[in-house]
Amino acid sequence: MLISVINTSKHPLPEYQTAHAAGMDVRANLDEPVTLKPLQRALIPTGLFLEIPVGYEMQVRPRSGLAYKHGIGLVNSPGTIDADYRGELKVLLVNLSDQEFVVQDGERIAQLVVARHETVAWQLVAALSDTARGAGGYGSTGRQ
Ligand SMILES: O=c1ccn([C@H]2C[C@H](O)[C@@H](COP(=O)(O)OP(=O)(O)OP(=O)(O)O)O2)c(=O)[nH]1
Ligand SMILES: [Mg+2]
Repeated sequence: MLISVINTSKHPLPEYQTAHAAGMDVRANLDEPVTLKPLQRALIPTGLFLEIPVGYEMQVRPRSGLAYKHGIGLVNSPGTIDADYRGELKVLLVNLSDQEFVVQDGERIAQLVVARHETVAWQLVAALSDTARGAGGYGSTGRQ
């Protein structure tokens, strides 16, 4: 699909790293590096402004390598970019490790996945259909 984008960053547009990747890696666009102390969070700019087609959303997801090696995640994982949003795409990083982490300009900090979504209209009812699960949840089927 085609997505209109304005790139005010110094960096290339988000890219798929392999032929059938679901996510495009997105880069930080920074004047200077950002240091995240343990448990600190920061809204990292990308310099990108998008126009996602109506009926689609963009999810901002963590990169597993940064998560595993450095404890870097997204506070709001997955972030949701709405089709009607015209502001700058930003990435809400959090440092869940016990070491400082420095985000460098141009670093691939997260990945973007585009997905279709439905738009719901509520139908108010007095009762719902019966199922075997019923209200069971939160481990109701056991661990193994
Ligand atoms: O990781 C994110 C999450 C959101 N956004 C932008 C796009 C999105 O369309 C808008 C609003 O996001 P969301 O609905 O998650 O935030 P909110 O706290 O509900 O704010 P609002 O009241 O503006 O909807 O912020 C980002 O740039 N990055
Ligand atoms: Mg919102």
